[in-house]
Amino acid sequence: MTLLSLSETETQTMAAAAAKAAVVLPRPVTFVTGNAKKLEEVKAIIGNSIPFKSLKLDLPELQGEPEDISKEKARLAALQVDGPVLVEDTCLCFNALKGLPGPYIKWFLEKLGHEGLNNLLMAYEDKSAYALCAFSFSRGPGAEPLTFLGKTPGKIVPARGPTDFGWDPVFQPDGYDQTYAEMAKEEKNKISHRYKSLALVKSHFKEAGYVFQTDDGTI
Ligand SMILES: O=c1nc[nH]c2c1ncn2[C@H]1C[C@H](O)[C@@H](COP(=O)(O)OP(=O)(O)OP(=O)(O)O)O1
Ligand SMILES: [Mg+2]
Repeated sequence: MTLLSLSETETQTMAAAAAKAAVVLPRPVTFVTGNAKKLEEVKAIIGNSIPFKSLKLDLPELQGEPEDISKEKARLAALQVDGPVLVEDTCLCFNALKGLPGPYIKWFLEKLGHEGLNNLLMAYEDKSAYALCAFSFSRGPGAEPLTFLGKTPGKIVPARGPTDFGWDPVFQPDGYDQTYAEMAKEEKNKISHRYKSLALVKSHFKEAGYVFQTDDGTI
């Protein structure tokens, strides 16, 4: 038997190689979001490092902790897509309000606007806040999603800059004189909550060595 004649080191090397063997997934990864601006940033940040396509779908969102909301979105998305998916949930957390609005920022922003978000902090001296992005990756229906958190600290200020992306005009990251909205896109994408979360996603993909079959079955 060939195997018996292998040295211990050789056997260990083979075991390590097997453990590192590429995981073949049945489809390309799909990034599911209903938000075109998110997609724009994700495309710019990921570049060619992870091959993905996108699907515009506004998934229902559970209430609770950001990580759990993100994981549940990934479970639902994997069922809908019937393949590997990436999703993300973004929170804006005010420290004086113990992390609220957090995952509910979408509805607070929609109802109260930028001025209303500032007014929420009127009674507090502490205007500090953080942007939190929770990406989740599921390998497919039934697979437990993995979650990657990225956080950027800053403060809430009266709106400045273009108003084309959510709460960007009222969030000024620490160490900058500009709000997210005033910064050049490339600048925001170097320091943002989304960038930090995606950096972890990218390293996970690198380490896992996933290989995705294309829709016609080739790798
Ligand atoms: O970098 C950002 N800069 C400014 N505003 C942002 C950012 N990222 C998300 N946002 C807004 C969109 C939504 O009002 C809320 C997050 O809610 P969130 O559920 O994660 O986003 P969404 O419903 O628009 O898209 P999705 O279909 O991926 O859930 O904060
Ligand atoms: Mg949403």
